[in-house]
Amino acid sequence: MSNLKITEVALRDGSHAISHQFTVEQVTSITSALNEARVPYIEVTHGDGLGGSSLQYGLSRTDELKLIEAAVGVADFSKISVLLLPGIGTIEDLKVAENLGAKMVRVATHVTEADVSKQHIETAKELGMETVGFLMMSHMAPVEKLVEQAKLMESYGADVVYVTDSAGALLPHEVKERIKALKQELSVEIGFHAHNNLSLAMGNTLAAIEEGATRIDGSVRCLGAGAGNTQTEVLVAVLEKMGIDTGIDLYKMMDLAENIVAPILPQPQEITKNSLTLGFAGVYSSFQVHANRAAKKFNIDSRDILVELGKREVVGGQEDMIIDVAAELAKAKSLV
Ligand SMILES: C[C@H](O)CC(=O)C(=O)O
Ligand SMILES: [Mn+2]
Repeated sequence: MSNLKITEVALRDGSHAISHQFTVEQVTSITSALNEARVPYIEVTHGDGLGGSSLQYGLSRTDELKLIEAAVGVADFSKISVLLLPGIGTIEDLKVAENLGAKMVRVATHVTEADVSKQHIETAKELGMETVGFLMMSHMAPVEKLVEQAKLMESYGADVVYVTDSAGALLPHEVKERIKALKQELSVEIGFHAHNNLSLAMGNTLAAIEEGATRIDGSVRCLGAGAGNTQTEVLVAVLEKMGIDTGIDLYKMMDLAENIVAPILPQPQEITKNSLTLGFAGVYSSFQVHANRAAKKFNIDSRDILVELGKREVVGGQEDMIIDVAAELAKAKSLV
């Protein structure tokens, strides 16, 4: 088997796509199937990580701790991972998740704000968890800045640092230069998390692997924010054709995608005009659902909202700006 390890993120990133409506039954059946298919890591949390259920980010239908507990209960092979954004989730939330059986945490910050992850990474290491630094919106920083921030996470004790293409805005050569620089400058494993808004998730993922990334995210049936992530079952097939053994059972992944995940999607995970605009304008993928709602409310084109958010370089945590921008655009429209 190769040293490449896949983390399945549909039960966390996909939470954005279904407005955080996962049920215990869905999480149990999807986790069981992923475990059967021998996926090494499965991430389960609200889309915005521990503590994300709120008016700002979207209320969960089911308490995420119940979902984590359910996943842990049926995963005897796969390790359950949680996402933690300092400022949204707390160290206390992390301790509770670890106590429920979460074995890995990914501590996520904006690409220029790694310093806020220090306490969280250090605590996760003290708890004995595998700990990942997750640098979101990686397209927004030049390579040197990304390296500097990744080094901070490494110095706090992270076992892995991820280039996270939250907006699905990176082009293959940009992924390559980022992964290459991190491989040169850091000693820990490097990971890559893609979004398919520009139809580049698979290409970018392969580019990352070519440059030495060994931790890769995927979402089954593309169940992730925006147009979703690198489609896990397709990635497993492509890697198998390349002679890279992930240890994951391809047919079991295909069956899970077709029989369990597809039926719960509100609509197929496609590149729509909105998700394409996310990648084009460099906007956080989870903003799509919020921008759609705001567009309906103010009777304007959601693409205009997304493009304006991109111009203003709005980042995760500034979801309230979506309504502000929509209101401003609607006012401007009424004045012409
Ligand atoms: C909180 C975000 O949804 C994390 C993520 O998956 C990304 O930035 O992409
Ligand atoms: Mn994501």
